[in-house]
Amino acid sequence: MEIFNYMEKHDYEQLVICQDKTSGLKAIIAIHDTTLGPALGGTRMWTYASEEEAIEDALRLAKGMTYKNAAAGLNLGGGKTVIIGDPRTDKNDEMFRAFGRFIEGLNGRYITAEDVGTTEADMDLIHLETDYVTGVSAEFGSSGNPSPVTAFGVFKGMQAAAKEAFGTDSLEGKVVAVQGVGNVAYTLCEYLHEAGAKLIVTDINKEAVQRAVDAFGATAVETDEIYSQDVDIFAPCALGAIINDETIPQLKAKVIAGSANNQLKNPEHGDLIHEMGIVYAPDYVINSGGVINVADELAGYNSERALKRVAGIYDTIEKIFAISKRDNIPSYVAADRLAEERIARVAKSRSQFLQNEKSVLTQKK
Ligand SMILES: NC(=O)C1=CN([C@@H]2O[C@H](COP(=O)(O)OP(=O)(O)OC[C@H]3O[C@@H](n4cnc5c(N)ncnc54)[C@H](O)[C@@H]3O)[C@@H](O)[C@H]2O)C=CC1
Ligand SMILES: CC(C)CC(=O)C(=O)O
Repeated sequence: MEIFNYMEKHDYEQLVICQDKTSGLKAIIAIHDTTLGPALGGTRMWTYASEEEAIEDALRLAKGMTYKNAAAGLNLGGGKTVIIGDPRTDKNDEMFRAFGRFIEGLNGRYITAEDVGTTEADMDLIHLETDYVTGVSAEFGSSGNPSPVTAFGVFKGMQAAAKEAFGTDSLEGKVVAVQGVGNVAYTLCEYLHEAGAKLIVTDINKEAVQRAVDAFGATAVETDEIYSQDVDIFAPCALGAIINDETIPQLKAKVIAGSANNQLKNPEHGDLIHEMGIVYAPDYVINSGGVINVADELAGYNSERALKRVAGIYDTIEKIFAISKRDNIPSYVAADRLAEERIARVAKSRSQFLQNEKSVLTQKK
């Protein structure tokens, strides 16, 4: 990858490569756009096949955060970190402390939280070195692990998508295929089970599958069988790029609504599912519950206020479908338009010179 070409093409601000030999930390912090405020986005720990793949993932995820935070109405820009390594075997306390110091060195341009492969305990270690971290334990006045709130937001967004596709937002009797039953999806399955939906699940982790089978009477299928299930709704809740040339012809679902980031391999895949009449709840909108929740910490966490805002994902998804129909564009384009128009409006309204700028980190809600 030609890094500067790629950064210029997608208008990235900054890429920070962090290395600490003692702890084995190899982290990449990508900051996409800070027009709206400091970049907020989680830290993913994953076993990447190559350094290039890790950099590409950090960059793609950071851009997604710019759009997510903008569409959610947050005064925050977009960034993300990936740490190269196996979260089950390669973690140690010093790694996260060293990482915390790299974040501190950015002086508030980037704020982190959990993502795939990182936990509340990891955030607590980062918090020993910097205040620019959210999703730390409740004892620090924080909101804790964002996954359950992300799941609540996905559930609300799925209801809105069901209304668009089936004329009712009731999920009773609907069959939902859930790909990946990790932190977010397990709680999502709880909501769906309670709402009377039938679940088909898959995961590369057999224990995670068994847990969902035992708790919700879910039907388990192999990982490559999940796309072709005869279901009403497909909920991708594992990793990205799963809506692609190979999977689209297999899909029978009328709705795609799940937590995974970067679900469309390429924009053309969003066009294709639109042409097929599949109702797609744009990933970064439906999965914005976690970031809305942790962002609330920046003004002193209030769970009631945060959850009310997360429930608003239903309305945002409805609004996106309305723009999609009005302008005859796929829903992912409608979501991008919503985010880009907000960033442009805020940039214009904040363009005049000020001697001492007020920081979003010191603003009260
Ligand atoms: N945790 C959060 O609050 C948020 C998470 N997300 C996104 O939601 C997705 C899930 O996040 P978490 O639940 O936190 O992660 P997680 O790591 O707890 O769960 C992901 C699950 O997917 C499984 N998986 C991985 N590859 C798979 C494959 N090829 N087929 C089937 N299963 C596979 C894993 O074994 C794991 O159980 C990720 O894309 C994440 O970026 C987005 C917004 C917020
Ligand atoms: C705080 C996290 C849940 C934010 C993030 O990284 C995401 O939404 O993907």
